[in-house]
Amino acid sequence: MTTGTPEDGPFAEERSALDEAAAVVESAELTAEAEQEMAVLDQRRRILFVHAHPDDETINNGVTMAMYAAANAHVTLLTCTLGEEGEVLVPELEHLAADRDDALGQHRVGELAAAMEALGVTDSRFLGGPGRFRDSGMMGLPTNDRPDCFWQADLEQAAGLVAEVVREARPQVVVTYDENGGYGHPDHIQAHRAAMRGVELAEDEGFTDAGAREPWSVSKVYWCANPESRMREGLRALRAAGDSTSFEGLDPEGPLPYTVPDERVTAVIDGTGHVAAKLSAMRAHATQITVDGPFFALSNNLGDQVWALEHYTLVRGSAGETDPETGWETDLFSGLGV
Ligand SMILES: CC(=O)N[C@H]1[C@@H](O[C@@H]2[C@H](O)[C@H](O)[C@@H](O)[C@H](O)[C@H]2O)O[C@H](CO)[C@@H](O)[C@@H]1O
Ligand SMILES: [Zn+2]
Repeated sequence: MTTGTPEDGPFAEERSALDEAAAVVESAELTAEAEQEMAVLDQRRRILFVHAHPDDETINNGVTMAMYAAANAHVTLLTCTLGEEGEVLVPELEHLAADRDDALGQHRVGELAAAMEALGVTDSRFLGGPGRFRDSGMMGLPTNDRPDCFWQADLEQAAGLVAEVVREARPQVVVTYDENGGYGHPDHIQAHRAAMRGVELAEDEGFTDAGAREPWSVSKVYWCANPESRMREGLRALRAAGDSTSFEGLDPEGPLPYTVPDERVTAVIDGTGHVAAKLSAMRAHATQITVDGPFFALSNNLGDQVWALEHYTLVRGSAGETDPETGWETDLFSGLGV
């Protein structure tokens, strides 16, 4: 007795073959569509920033992130800790501190989300997931010895987690700190190490990540760089304007921490037009940054001069087009053809 279903009717075999052929064609069309989408994605600019705590991204790269996000690049932020050991500049939030409620980390997750909103960045992740690695505290403190802190992390394991993000986000450009972490904070030094090793692992065919993603080779890596001459000029302007409290103890004519010799700078991003976004993102990090002090008041008067320029050192890949006057690149994707 026939069931009336196509399998039993006349030409059943032919119908079945046609159905299979149609499925193959449909699958081929879907593959072609996916390949087309991938081809479009491959042409899109993608940049990854690897930082230690919530607020570092805005302080070091606020206008860079805002500028590229506004230009439709895919901007990914990878933050290695939640900043649990930070100070609390907002009196009514002092109870969050590590030695009280120990709830600052969770609060800073919210601050970071607000800062990303201000910068227009939609892809913000924590290394190994929120809370995987704890803020180690300033160099030399007992918190550096906590087994769960980032400074005590197994570097190869942390780098493997960075490599997973690199393989997934497939950035042409990666930005992190120099070997001193900018100013010697243990989490900054460890973020530098994990980022640099993670870039190596991401392209290593012998490295198998948890998601078995395809290897990805990052074209250019930059370190954040704060040129000494710019810090000195800024300090002179502050002291001349009567601000003796900002950067307390720093002599404009003396040694300047947080800076690199000018000759180490190879690129500058002029984020004029995105300064308001950077200051708004700074305000979002309210427990860490006070933006109503004399320094910011002065910078508001100096306008873009203070906040619009962010400097970098190219440490992997070749420089593209450079400004004939400075010899610096003015676009981190320069020379990549994207
Ligand atoms: C910009 C940055 O990396 N901030 C870190 C840093 O914060 C400093 C720390 O709280 C110090 O005690 C203060 O005197 C100094 O003013 C702060 O900049 O270290 C914190 C603890 O590891 C960290 O949470 C914060 O993000
Ligand atoms: Zn930091």
